[in-house]
Amino acid sequence: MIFLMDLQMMLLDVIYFILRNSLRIVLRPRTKPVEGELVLITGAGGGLGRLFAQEFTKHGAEVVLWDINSSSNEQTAKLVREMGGKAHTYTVDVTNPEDVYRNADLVRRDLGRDVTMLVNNAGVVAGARMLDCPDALMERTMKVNCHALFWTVKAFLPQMKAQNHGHIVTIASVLGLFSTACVEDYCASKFAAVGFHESMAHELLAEEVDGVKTTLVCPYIVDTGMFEGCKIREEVELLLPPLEPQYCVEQAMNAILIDQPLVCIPRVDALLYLISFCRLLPWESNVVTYRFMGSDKCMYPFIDTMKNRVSNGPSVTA
Ligand SMILES: NC(=O)C1=CN([C@@H]2O[C@H](COP(=O)(O)OP(=O)(O)OC[C@H]3O[C@@H](n4cnc5c(N)ncnc54)[C@H](OP(=O)(O)O)[C@@H]3O)[C@@H](O)[C@H]2O)C=CC1
Ligand SMILES: CC1=C(/C=C/C(C)=C/C=C/C(C)=C/C=O)C(C)(C)CCC1
Repeated sequence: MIFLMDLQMMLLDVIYFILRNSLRIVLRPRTKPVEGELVLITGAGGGLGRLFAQEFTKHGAEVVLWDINSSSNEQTAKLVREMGGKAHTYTVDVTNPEDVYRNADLVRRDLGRDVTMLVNNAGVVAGARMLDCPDALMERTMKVNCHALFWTVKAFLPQMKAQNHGHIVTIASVLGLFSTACVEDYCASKFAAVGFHESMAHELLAEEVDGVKTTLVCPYIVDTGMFEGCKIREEVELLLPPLEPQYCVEQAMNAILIDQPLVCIPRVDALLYLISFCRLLPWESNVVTYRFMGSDKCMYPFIDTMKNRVSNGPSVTA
């Protein structure tokens, strides 16, 4: 009897959340204020990380910037300070747990308060065919895109839980929800990041830690240079062009500020249903769809771009 009542309640809840989320597309919920929050962003010296720092500053938050590259990180801090914001820089290799824990303690000591929002944004891709790719480069992708999430969450989640206040954001990718050819290291790491994030979110909910929110961000190609050259069929690209970095970060911010658990960018909710539906189709059906859309070989020109970058050396990036 209790089982049937629970089942009925669960079905009603499922319907309620489907309706609520559909309505949210039209009626935007109120955003939460982040003024006064201490937001730590990893990979803050790069494309999206820098824009997140600026966007959180616009909303009145104080930012802690972590990057392996101190000069690009300082550049981000300078931009934040020019906006009138407060930025604190730390040179951290997020793949190294000791470095992460030591710097987490340093942040706490220097600023005298706990980080309340963590944006795990640092990411890399090997950019070479798996069979040509040095092992260390593939391993690095797993360490930056996945293992680093373990260390940063272990460093900052305990205080968030203790205060029942905080937010953990994971910048994953659509390539953590579906895959394509020639980015095996990247897909493996982003699928792992999605799995890690979702398991952590379930754990918080199971423990009824309702004050610590989570947002999983899954963007499509963003024009930051990370995937330069990646190209799908021209006709499909007209409908689905690479995202402007600023647009991507604004969409992610909207989701964070309304405590949305998952956002795909562009915000085509139909894409999520399509992905789930494709998983039910025979593998061969997906293969022919990929071929039609030009997404089977979309990474070939990207791999060529990366090859040229390596062979031309610094003159390309200079
Ligand atoms: N660009 C795209 O098409 C998409 C990107 N994403 C994800 O968005 C996130 C940001 O990407 P994007 O801004 O494009 O990339 P960028 O390469 O522009 O920025 C990544 C930043 O992370 C830093 N970083 C790399 N390794 C480490 C490390 N070990 N410790 C600390 N910092 C590190 C990089 O430093 P350095 O420059 O010195 O290496 C760089 O500043 C990534 O997680 C990426 O996977 C998701 C979907 C699409
Ligand atoms: C595979 C595939 C597509 C192409 C996806 C691409 C090209 C994604 C690139 C993502 C990147 C570069 C993410 C970085 O994190 C389509 C056209 C959506 C159709 C469905 C199958």
